[in-house]
Amino acid sequence: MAIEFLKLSIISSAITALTFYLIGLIIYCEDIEKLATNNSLIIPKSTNGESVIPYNKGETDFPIQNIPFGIFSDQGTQRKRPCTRIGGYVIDLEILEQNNYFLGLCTQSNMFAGATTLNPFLQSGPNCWHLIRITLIKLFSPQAELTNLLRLNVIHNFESVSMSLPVYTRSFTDFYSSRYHAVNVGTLFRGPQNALNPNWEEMPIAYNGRASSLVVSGTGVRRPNGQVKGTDGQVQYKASEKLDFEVEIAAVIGKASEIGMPVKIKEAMEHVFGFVMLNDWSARDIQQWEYVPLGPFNSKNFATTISPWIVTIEALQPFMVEMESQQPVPFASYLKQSFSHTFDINLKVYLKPHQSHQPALLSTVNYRDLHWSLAQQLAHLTVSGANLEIGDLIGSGTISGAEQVGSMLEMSKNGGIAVKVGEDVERKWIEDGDQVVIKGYSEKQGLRIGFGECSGQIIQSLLI
Ligand SMILES: O=C(O)/C=C/C(=O)CC(=O)CC(=O)O
Ligand SMILES: [Ca+2]
Ligand SMILES: [Mg+2]
Repeated sequence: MAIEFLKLSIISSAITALTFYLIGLIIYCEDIEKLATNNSLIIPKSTNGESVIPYNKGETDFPIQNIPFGIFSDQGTQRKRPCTRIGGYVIDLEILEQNNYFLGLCTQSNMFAGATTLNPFLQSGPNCWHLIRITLIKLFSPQAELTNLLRLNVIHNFESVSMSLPVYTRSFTDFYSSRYHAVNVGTLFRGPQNALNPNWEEMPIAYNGRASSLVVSGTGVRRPNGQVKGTDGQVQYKASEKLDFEVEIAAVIGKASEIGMPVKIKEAMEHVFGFVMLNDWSARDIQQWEYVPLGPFNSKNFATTISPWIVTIEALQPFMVEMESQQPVPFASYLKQSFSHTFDINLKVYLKPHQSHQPALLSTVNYRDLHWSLAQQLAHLTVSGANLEIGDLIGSGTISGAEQVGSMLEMSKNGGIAVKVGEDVERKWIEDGDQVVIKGYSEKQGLRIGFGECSGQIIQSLLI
């Protein structure tokens, strides 16, 4: 009797448990559907076999091998926080951290929660950068289960978020390291005899830019006003009539150096976290009048646009290439390198004219064509004892090649000739309402690691 009763109660408990489980499952599934619909996030099943998140392999800039870092805010909370991206989806790193997905990986436990820039993450050091990247690659592997991540609201459609500056930058230095660009600009400004100053081949020349006017891709750029010397020799105060772009890559410093302690060339790359694209907007008429003797000032301090995603040095490893031997070999020992490498990064600049807004390709250049390496730039910047700080931006300088160039100044020969922009439009300089878009990517054997876009549209001057 007692045994019969025991059997019955076990069966009834099992049935109750099963019922609760099934009810729970139904609620749970509904919940996920609700969550997914609330976010209008319906993630199609992946077919690329590389990641649970779908994308077209070889077409997207953001395959799972990329894992770039940025700062986003969603429409709902509008709160800035760190993220990565796979295909067309942005992944919230704050929520992942708060739900212990990164537990024990880094010495710091709080790098993303409450952070409005990536500086605290960079502070955690190269070992941590690597482990976070590897963890994210595993988390979104083809075998991964998205259910929990959807419940946690970790994934957002890129189209539904806005991006901000990825780092807080106290120092922005811009180099002048493309021989093609320096010769072209020097010839246009000073004539062929004085194109390259004698110091150019001895050290990587640079100017210190204005960090406070760094803006993220998509921000409007107001046409600057300033002093200009006309062809009649008269100096005027007016809106720049020679507004230009410069196609560049900028290194993001991830490891600081000590003031008074130059960074050795061999160790220089250890200070670099990754790269963004950079457009060093330039007002050539203001530049030509102001730059002797102290270099660019108002002509380049009004806005500098950077792309929102920092592509890490680690993701760019497959695209590392040896630099051509440097001629002449620099005299200064601190600039000598036994092995010098750079990265094969294609950069394409498009103009969307205000008349049509149709993108027209103006030029294709490559980061590898620079004369001075990034390690040499950093060794030179710090040779005086100047220090590097986390978040500093080091612009490569305008990237021009033997055939194609990275500025309108060079394309139009300082406004001497009209440049074709698509079928029906011509430009000598950038007009109000024009949008300049730089796209960048490395590509090899079906693997494409890209940077996305670096764009800005010109707003009319306040003087008009
Ligand atoms: O004076 C010159 O020859 C030109 C200087 C620059 O344009 C400065 C600059 O931004 C360098 C660069 O982007 O390569
Ligand atoms: Ca520049
Ligand atoms: Mg600038």
